[in-house]
Amino acid sequence: MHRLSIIGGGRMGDALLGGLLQAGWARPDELAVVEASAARRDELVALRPGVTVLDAPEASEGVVIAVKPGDVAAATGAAVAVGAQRVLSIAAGVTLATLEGAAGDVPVVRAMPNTPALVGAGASAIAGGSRATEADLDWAGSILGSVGTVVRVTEPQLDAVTGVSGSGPAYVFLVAEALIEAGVLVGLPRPTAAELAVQTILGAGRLLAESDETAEQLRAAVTSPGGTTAAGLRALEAAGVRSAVLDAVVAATERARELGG
Ligand SMILES: NC(=O)C1=CN([C@@H]2O[C@H](COP(=O)(O)OP(=O)(O)OC[C@H]3O[C@@H](n4cnc5c(N)ncnc54)[C@H](O)[C@@H]3O)[C@@H](O)[C@H]2O)C=CC1
Ligand SMILES: O=C(O)[C@@H]1CCC=N1
Repeated sequence: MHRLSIIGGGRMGDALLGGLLQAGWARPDELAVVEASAARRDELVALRPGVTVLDAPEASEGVVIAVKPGDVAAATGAAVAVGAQRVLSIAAGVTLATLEGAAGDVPVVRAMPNTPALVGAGASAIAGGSRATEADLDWAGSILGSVGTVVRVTEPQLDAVTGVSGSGPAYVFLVAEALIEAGVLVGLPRPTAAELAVQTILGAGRLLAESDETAEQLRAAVTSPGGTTAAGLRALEAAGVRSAVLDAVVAATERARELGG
């Protein structure tokens, strides 16, 4: 019996596998990954020595469902049929009701992670199904905690989480693209603009995470009276960047709600 099987060894599934191994959550021989694509299975064997790579689920104490939303119910049913005792799904938009329909009496936890999990800096939220105990939520939290931070929310709040942190990396990447393009516009060589833009976003994120000051206070600290930042911020406010972010999060949240039925 495997301690944990990850069903779907794509980007998110393998990120979790890597995080679990790096955090010492489990030894490689306690983990299995079930992957439908033969080519991807070959890659996983090379990437994750000692981890069992399978084409169909085997008995496992717990499973993480990391396949595309349309494949989740079948993958959950197959894992439970061979003895999984706990299910954690990271699929966007697949409700606890759907998961519980596929899992029968087995407790399920639904999560919304994000792609910075690939570098151990993810942000995830989890919500437990009707049969999930505190121990099941702790178990799910410890898995996702190996690749970043984890918060607990109610299931309806997972749509808002999708709008803020699930989709959020894409908003930041869009800003990064624009900042690099702007650097070129004002005369920097592209590699220089890219290096400065990336480090600025990384540094601002770290400062925000590590400082006791709020985003507003940190922004004020960059803004000298009558200076360059005030001029730049005025242009951003005039272009409606603040309300565009509000609209983006509301649109993504509404779309998550629609996808979840
Ligand atoms: N990419 C993102 O930003 C986020 C993705 N998610 C969720 O994570 C899940 C996985 O997404 P990705 O890793 O990006 O997708 P992906 O396409 O990279 O990986 C899915 C993998 O599952 C395999 N697969 C499909 N059916 C299978 C089955 N029945 N048994 C075993 N393997 C099977 C596929 O061959 C593929 O390798 C999705 O449900 C997605 O909604 C959640 C939050 C953020
Ligand atoms: O765009 C999507 O639907 C998924 C959910 C969160 C991030 N990507």
